[in-house]
Amino acid sequence: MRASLIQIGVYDGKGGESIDARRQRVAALVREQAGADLVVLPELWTTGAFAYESFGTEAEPLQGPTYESMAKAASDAGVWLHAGSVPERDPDGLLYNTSLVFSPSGELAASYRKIHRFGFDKGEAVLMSAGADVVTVRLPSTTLGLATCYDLRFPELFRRLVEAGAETLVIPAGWPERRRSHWTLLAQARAVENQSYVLACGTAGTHAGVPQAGHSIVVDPWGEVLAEAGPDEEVLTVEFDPGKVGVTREQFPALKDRVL
Ligand SMILES: NC(=O)CCC(=O)C(=O)O
Repeated sequence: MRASLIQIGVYDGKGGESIDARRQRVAALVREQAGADLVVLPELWTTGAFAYESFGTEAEPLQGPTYESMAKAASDAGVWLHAGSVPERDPDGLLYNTSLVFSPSGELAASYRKIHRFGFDKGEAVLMSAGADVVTVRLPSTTLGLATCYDLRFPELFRRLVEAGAETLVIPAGWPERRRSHWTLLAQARAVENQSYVLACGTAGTHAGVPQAGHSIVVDPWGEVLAEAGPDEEVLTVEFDPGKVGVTREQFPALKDRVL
């Protein structure tokens, strides 16, 4: 299976690109990944995950402009596309940090509203509502388990995903450089304890004054890092064998020893 993680640069500053221009640029990058099985984008790449003041102004209905352009890009490229997340405004006016997954024909296969909101009573934690559903997506060769950024710190969500059949944990993020060591450590921990692949795609650049870690990472079910990006905008491409999840779980059946 071939996956491409598109680590988009989201930058502050007057010379920065508009959201519409970024959407077009990202759609072109997705189209360039034709031949991959799965393409992954980061969290809130239209606004930036820390650009709290833009969440309300740039929020979209689920089937808004990002949905439309990513559905088309997925079908043009013929790939499964985890299109990262968008600030979604629901029909009641509530905001959610919502991930979208499209099939190679451009149909919405799943959406996931981030459950754990970041900010400790500020920022996302007060501006966005919390999702409640654990979401998996069946692909021909693996089952994806969906989580977003700060969710990475909550192992109980990942256990629920594995119980629901997940074998490949996909985590779009806007993780800050200041806590990069946690990012790498937690990505490996989630892979080892769940005997699953972890595909974690972050952003590059600096937005809302917060330098981003980049360093998107792919970890195998044994905890080995298969590929890791640098700090700048990059497409990280990796080939992996989805069958390794079953082999690992059979040869070292720790998941069967769960008591709680
Ligand atoms: N966007 C986020 O969820 C940020 C998470 C973060 O900075 C952290 O967990 O540390």
